[in-house]
Amino acid sequence: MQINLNKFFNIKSFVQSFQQCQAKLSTMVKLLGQQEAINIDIELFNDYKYSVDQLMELAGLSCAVAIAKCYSQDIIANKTVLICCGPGNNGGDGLVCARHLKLFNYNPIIYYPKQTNKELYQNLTHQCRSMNIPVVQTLPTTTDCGLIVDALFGFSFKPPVRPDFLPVIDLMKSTSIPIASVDIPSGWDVENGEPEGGGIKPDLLISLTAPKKCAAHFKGRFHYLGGRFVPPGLAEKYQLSLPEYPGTECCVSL
Ligand SMILES: NC(=O)C1=CN([C@@H]2O[C@H](COP(=O)(O)OP(=O)(O)OC[C@H]3O[C@@H](n4cnc5c(N)ncnc54)[C@H](O)[C@@H]3O)[C@@H](O)[C@H]2O)[C@@H](O)CC1
Ligand SMILES: [K+]
Repeated sequence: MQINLNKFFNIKSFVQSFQQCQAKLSTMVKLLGQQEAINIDIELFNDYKYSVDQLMELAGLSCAVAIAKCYSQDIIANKTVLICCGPGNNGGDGLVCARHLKLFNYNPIIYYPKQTNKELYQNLTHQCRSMNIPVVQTLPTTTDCGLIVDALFGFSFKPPVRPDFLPVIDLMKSTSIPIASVDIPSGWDVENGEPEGGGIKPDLLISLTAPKKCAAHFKGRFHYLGGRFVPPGLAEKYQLSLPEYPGTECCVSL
């Protein structure tokens, strides 16, 4: 029987690349559904006894570091970074991120239209104000803005966007200023991605804890994972297959 060596080697290389693909797929980080993200949230607080403050501080810091890696000082130059904070913990991440960006010598300004009187948010806002970071409730002009940080809504978002947030969402949809979205591009369905008619198009997505299903629809240049606080037992339970964070880094490029 005459063996066609060409065919044999073609099949061999096909099988090898298929196996490499399989290996890659099996190690690909898991994309969480909305309920899974909520359940992990609950376990972190109830079973692992983390406080919101702890996780928010680590999440906000990882966002600031990922932003600094993607938009260095010379790119942003002396332009402002507009941080849009929503009413929930995603907004809290934004407040923490603003504080760290200030310490990294960026020029943040916080747009925080619906401030809550919960002590945590009051304290986070006070910390920013006491570092001379402006906290405003009317949408500022973006003439000298070099980057917009979208910390409006995270994994608890339920479409459609309520009227009082439409102006800032419309601004983000129409601007040419790069957008960095914290955890979820605001206004997107947490699982299915952009809303009908199109949504904001972030340049950078910082997924926290683990990426959500909507990340499969993300087309921006940079995707980072932050929130390096998941206990191995929890990662195992939810089969998160998180990537290795390099060294002591608090975020990792996906
Ligand atoms: N659980 C975790 O593992 C962590 C969660 N963190 C952050 O917490 C976020 C989740 O926070 P929350 O559960 O507080 O929820 P979100 O911050 O995602 O949003 C909830 C807030 O948005 C409002 N909202 C929801 N749908 C809206 C709509 N259509 N129009 C206008 N307002 C709307 C809600 O009334 C609520 O006030 C995550 O995405 C992440 O950014 C991080 O702080 C730390 C780690
Ligand atoms: K967001």
